[in-house]
Amino acid sequence: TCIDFSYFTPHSISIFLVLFFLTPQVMHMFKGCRREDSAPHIYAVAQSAYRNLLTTRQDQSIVLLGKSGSGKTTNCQHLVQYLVSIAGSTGKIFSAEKWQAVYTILEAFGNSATAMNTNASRFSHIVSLDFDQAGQVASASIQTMLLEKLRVTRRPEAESTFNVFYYMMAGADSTLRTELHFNHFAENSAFGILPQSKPEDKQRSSQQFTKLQAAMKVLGVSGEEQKALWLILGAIYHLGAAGATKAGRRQFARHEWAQKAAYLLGCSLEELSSSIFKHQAKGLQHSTSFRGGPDEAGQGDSSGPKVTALECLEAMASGLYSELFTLVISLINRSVLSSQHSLCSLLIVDTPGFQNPRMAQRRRGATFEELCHNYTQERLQTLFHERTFVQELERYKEVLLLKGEKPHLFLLGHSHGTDWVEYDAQGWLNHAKHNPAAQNAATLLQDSQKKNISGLFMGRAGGATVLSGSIAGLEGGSQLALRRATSMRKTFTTGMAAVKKKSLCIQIKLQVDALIDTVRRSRVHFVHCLLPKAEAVGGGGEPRVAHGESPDSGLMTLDVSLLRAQLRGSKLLDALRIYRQGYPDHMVFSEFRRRFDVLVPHLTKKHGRHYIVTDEKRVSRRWA
Ligand SMILES: Nc1ncnc2c1ncn2[C@@H]1O[C@H](COP(=O)(O)OP(=O)(O)OP(=O)(O)O)[C@@H](O)[C@H]1O
Repeated sequence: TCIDFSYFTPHSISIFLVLFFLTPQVMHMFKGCRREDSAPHIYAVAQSAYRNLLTTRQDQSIVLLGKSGSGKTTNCQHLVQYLVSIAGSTGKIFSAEKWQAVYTILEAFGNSATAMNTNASRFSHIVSLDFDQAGQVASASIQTMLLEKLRVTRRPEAESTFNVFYYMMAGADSTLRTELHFNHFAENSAFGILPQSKPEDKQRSSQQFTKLQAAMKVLGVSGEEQKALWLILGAIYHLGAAGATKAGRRQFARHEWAQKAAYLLGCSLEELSSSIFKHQAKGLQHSTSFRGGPDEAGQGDSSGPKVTALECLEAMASGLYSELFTLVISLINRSVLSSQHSLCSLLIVDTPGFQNPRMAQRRRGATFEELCHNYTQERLQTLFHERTFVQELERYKEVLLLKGEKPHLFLLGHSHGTDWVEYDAQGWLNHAKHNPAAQNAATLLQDSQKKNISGLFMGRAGGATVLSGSIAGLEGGSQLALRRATSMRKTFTTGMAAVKKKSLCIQIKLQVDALIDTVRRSRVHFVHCLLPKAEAVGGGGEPRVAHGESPDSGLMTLDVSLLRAQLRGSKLLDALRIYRQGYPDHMVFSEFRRRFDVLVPHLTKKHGRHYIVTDEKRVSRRWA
């Protein structure tokens, strides 16, 4: 259930508050805030953004904000489905089935079970719908960023890796199983990637694998291309089973599993081993040139802390996954992009929700990845405030940072100090370590002896390498998509960015800058999703991959203080007050004229629609 506040907005922002279940308590909080005759719904945001796009011909964006599990991705899907169905598409290229397939694929490769959401998005993305002169969807594209690629190898206790691994382990048919050497699984995995044990989970994952394969077919991903994806995923699994030595020479702990990984990737065991553990491999010449002298073979960057064998292995696995994810996004874009001319775009922005382990009753410090997602949410929140309370900006620039009680712990006051998160900074220095194994992943895939793997990755070498693995989906063909991509590329390649691109922290900062930059140049509509109650999902046991469970609405109890805290943190009530005291709406003269000149047909007839006047204000007054 939703409440539409757009009637109270001035010019550029519609705030939309989405509540899972509207109860008398919540209604009481908003008494007098909504018009009785409006039927609130997420579609109203889509409609308002679409109407604005048609009347002003200006890019629009809808940004979804909220805690993890509050319903952002679900609403994103509703928005896209609704827009595509009301606007129609040039030549009917976009069916609801096609978009369903896109989301099935994104969910498989980009989601996993966390403490707060059994199917949480672990990447940020922007869906761009590009509209033509007639207001129909002419083309579309997806850009993804901030993929939590390290999750492939490491994650908090009782959380899972990306869904697709479980889907594939449970759902591969006997031919694929044999091809992937999945007939028996290893007892241990350095990455903790193990098959699910509960039969009901296995069955659900197996069904999801069938659904995923069908979705790929809908988007025109060929059988050979699909096989390449399974081979790479299989190889990552086997790398985990192979493990790495804890001391002595850096190498695999169990060579028989490493051999399987090499076979699936289409390279020799020696090639794989040296890409992972020895850092003088091809493709790194430019990075080694920053150092004073020749690098010692196999010892990595002598200037930084020594990289362990396990860290090398992890970097290769997450590098491979990142390349794979980029490829998946390109395959999706291949199916939704068209060369049709488009006039303006509507962007829908979905990022992983704000998360605090304490809220899910976890007694651990928040991770670096959680900080990255919370940082993105904060930046988007700041954009909301900037657009809403320009004159109060200075107040929001304060950084709320406190030292924790124990070493390595520190507290950050998110949402204007209403939500304090305690971070555990232990091991974070590793993120600044130079670990070339990740970059070697691309070279390894390009050099694969397996034609279907090398063929897919070869074409992508060259121009986009700066962005490879950080932002996927920039190879857009439509003019607008290209314009945006160019601006993003500029953000990434200018100044210090190009030099420092190896640092994970700088990469995160730049990716969020690029995300904000893209949204900032359009008219933004914000969607605030609220979590109705905080409770741990998954129960701390084995991670569940189930999703789509909706709580029994009859028994649902709301955590009113949690709701209030979220409202306070997002400053929604302040936003409402400011809208109610100011003007409800405004428009510039040129827009006013464009919209209403139909009412003075004799003038339009005399001068034509494109008649240029020097003083729009005088003309409008004459009409009045
Ligand atoms: N309006 C709703 N009513 C009931 N359940 C809902 C509603 N919207 C979403 N859900 C359910 O809540 C769960 C979380 O939703 P979703 O994954 O969309 O959240 P999210 O905000 O995108 O989370 P994250 O930030 O972790 O990716 C899903 O199981 C979804 O089916």
